[in-house]
Amino acid sequence: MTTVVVPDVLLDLARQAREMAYAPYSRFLVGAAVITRDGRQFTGCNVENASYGLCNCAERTALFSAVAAGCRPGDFAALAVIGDTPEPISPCGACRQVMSELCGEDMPVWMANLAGAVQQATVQALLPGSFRLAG
Ligand SMILES: O=c1ccn([C@H]2C[C@H](O)[C@@H](CO)O2)c(=O)[nH]1
Ligand SMILES: [Zn+2]
Repeated sequence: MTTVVVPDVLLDLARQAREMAYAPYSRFLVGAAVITRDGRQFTGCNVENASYGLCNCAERTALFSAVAAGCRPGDFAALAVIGDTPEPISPCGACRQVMSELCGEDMPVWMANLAGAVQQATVQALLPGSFRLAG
């Protein structure tokens, strides 16, 4: 059984997750949601820390939550992320690298802003030439 991903549903989950962001330093709230090929959904928000380098993005929170629940590379169908940016939010390099390892290269990433602008790109398009260990 393969789930048909409705971006609106995934974006709504990301929008709700954004409300949970812990961002006392940047005050920039981000939400993300991932759905697996068999329909499981996981959400994430950014989690900041006074030691700024420890801040974790919403995208990685969602993906790591899925991994903690047993998901593995090949399981993911789509990811959505939303922030209050002028254009659809663009994931940082660290999140692109994590997506590259955990998600298929053709997996769609839906990027949105609160105003309703939405863009879609594949993982491969977001990070061509990602780092991989041999093999
Ligand atoms: O795609 C993005 C971009 C930024 N952030 C977070 C990191 C930090 O907490 C705050 C400002 O960069 O937003 C995300 O969660 N996802
Ligand atoms: Zn990031």
